Amino acid sequence: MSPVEKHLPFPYSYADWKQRAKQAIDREAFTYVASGAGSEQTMKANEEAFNRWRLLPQVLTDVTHRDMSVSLWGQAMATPFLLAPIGMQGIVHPDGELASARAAKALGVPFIASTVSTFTLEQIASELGASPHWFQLYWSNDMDVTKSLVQRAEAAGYSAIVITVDTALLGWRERDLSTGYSPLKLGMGSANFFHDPVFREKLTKPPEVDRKAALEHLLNIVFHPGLTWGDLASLREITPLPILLKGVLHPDDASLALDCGVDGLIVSNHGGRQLDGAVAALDALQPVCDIVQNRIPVLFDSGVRRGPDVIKAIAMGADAVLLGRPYIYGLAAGGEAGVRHVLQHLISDIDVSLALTGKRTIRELNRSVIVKSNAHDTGPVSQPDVS
Ligand SMILES: Cc1cc2nc3c(=O)[nH]c(=O)nc-3n(C[C@H](O)[C@H](O)[C@H](O)COP(=O)(O)O)c2cc1C
Ligand SMILES: O=C(O)C(=O)c1ccccc1
Repeated sequence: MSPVEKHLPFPYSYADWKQRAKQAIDREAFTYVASGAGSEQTMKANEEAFNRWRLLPQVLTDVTHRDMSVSLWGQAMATPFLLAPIGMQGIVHPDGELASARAAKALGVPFIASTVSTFTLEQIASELGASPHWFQLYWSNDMDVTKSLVQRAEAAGYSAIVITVDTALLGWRERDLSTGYSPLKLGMGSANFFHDPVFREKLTKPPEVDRKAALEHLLNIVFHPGLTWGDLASLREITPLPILLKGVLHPDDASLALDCGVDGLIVSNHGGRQLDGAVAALDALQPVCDIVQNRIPVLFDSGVRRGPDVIKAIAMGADAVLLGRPYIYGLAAGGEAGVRHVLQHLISDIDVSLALTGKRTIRELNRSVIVKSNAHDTGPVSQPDVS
């Protein structure tokens, strides 16, 4: 970043934040965040899908007093969006998740900590204090480690467990394969494991003595391609916390999830980073909501960039959404202050968009405020490609 850019005010548009992030950090780290799987069709489709739907506002409804709060299982949330679990944030800023968590707390935005965070879940929780926070679990193929992570999360005050189910294996990310950059292999996501007493017991030497062997063990256990619906019951026995599944797209999976008694779903394709060619997440949302019929909360992520995107996803049936890459670009460009600006802008944009849709509360949003646009009317998503 040039000295001049350093003193520029923070930007507003997603494209400008992305550009600022690109200038601020190493090329490999930026590429890791920005890239998707394969041809990146699905990643692009996520944003394009929002452009195929338009809001149909109503006027003269008195929107003087507005409220964007939502409530999930009786847990109140100040905003209709949470910060998505994003691992290894230390690759874009030295303060990583601690900076994001401080910004989230300052604005009352719930934070979802990743299993593969740069700082431990306890360190992140202590930044958050009483501000709402959930823990995202990569269900390890070592059940003792999985159990230990969940128990630690509960002890640290996390109020829900998000099991990510779209990562049986890591996606085929061609741009990362080309640069050869793998922050997981470098140990950027090892804090929760290296700190874990159960994980440590299974090593012949502690990570401080033999880091290479500890990392190798981590890579062997972090994913669990053998996981099935039948395994979910065993987690239910471990924790009384609400359990959400993140990465559900198929309506049949929504039915299976209901049968298994999960407490919430997150419709997501992992920001197009897992299965290239998968449907745009937004196109999967309504079919899932139609199956769920409000029996459990349905959340949504992948492609949320602006206030109207939040309004559209909620109008389609989501109870709340998760914000992903936008806040990471804020973190890369400006640390805690960068994230705070991104969140503040999104909050203001949601507020304005809600009012201009003719609604006062998130609860009033429904399918009557969205229409599918004509195909010829869509055009490209207006974002310069800075990747
Ligand atoms: C750099 C990066 C790291 C991620 N790490 C995780 C993770 O550790 N756990 C997880 O469940 N999802 C992870 N995700 C996926 C996000 O939670 C979310 O689904 C995705 O960012 C949504 O897409 P969007 O950012 O394009 O809106 C990651 C995404 C990115 C960009
Ligand atoms: O980068 C990701 O998308 C991600 O979710 C992840 C999770 C674990 C290890 C490496 C990457």
